[in-house]
Amino acid sequence: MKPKVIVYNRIPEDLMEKLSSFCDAYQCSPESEEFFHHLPTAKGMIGSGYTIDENLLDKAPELKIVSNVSVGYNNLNIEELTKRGIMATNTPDVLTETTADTIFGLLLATARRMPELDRYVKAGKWEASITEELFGNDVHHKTLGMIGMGRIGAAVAERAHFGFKMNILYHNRTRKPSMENRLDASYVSLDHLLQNSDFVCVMVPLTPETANLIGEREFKLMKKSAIFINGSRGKVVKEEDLIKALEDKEILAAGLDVYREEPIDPESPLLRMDHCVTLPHIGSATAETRYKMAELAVENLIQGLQGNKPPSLINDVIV
Ligand SMILES: NC(=O)C1=CN([C@@H]2O[C@H](COP(=O)(O)OP(=O)(O)OC[C@H]3O[C@@H](n4cnc5c(N)ncnc54)[C@H](O)[C@@H]3O)[C@@H](O)[C@H]2O)C=CC1
Ligand SMILES: O=C(O)C(=O)CO
Repeated sequence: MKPKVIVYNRIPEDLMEKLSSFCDAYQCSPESEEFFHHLPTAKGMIGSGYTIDENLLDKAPELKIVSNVSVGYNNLNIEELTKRGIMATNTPDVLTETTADTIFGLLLATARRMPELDRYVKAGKWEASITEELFGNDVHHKTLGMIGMGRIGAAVAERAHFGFKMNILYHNRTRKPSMENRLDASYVSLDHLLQNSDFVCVMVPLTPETANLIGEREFKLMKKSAIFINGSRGKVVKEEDLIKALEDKEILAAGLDVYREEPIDPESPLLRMDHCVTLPHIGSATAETRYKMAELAVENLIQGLQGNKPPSLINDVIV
């Protein structure tokens, strides 16, 4: 008998077919009755974003593997999965370059006020050459402070160094001598980075250590001309403090791809600020990259269900 798998986000048709040749795959949303009907007998789950916690796992006693279609896995309770002998996998690497493109694009758009000026043109306000009050800020030759010099952080820093001749400061759990050599990057304390960067970019995973990492104290340490970019997870930043820092002009502007609650509350003050560029969590959202993520997630799931080590296993569990 083929193992039962719950597919709780849409995956491309051909990958669904591949999955179906190994498993009995049921596409159903976590809000549906069908999802909870299949949960007690499911051996595998594949999807993204949905919280897999103790409560859900209690309803899935047969589960062997959870295949997350994202690199970030803060939605998974890894400790609980490991305790129960359930494999957890994610999709690193295949989205690194695309996400770095998005985050560097967000940085440029924020510095050069592109969304605001796009609205200005479309509103028919462009009647003469724009003047000082609408000027942006240079990016080239400025200092980028990267918090989290992992795969994506490094790819953003590469764009900054090679493409824009930026000076790179970074703060990370461990030093990265290769980045220091290749990008002439300097490893500094968090406070030094905050005080000396023109652009502060956050690319750490959301963990108990990084939750609320950036708040009032950190915004106050930044330059008044600093541009803050968050491409990691919303909960790394105290959003109320970010709103206050933007309102009080503690920093110049922010570019955000992620929020504490997603989708963001339409009433959020961030949505009324021209000096805050807001994207709908699109770091990896190109057709090619989303396909590669789904492909890797399917491969992880199939390998795990066949008793092999999945290519991107997160926890130390093999069944
Ligand atoms: N906006 C989007 O659409 C996307 C967001 N992401 C987010 O980006 C995160 C990073 O992804 P990758 O670069 O692939 O992960 P990675 O694991 O390669 O890099 C994370 C880096 O953060 C560092 N780090 C962890 N805790 C830290 C701490 N407390 N202080 C300083 N540094 C710390 C690690 O040492 C590592 O170098 C993901 O976990 C995810 O949350 C990832 C992809 C797309
Ligand atoms: O992969 C991730 O962690 C994302 O945020 C979406 O690609």
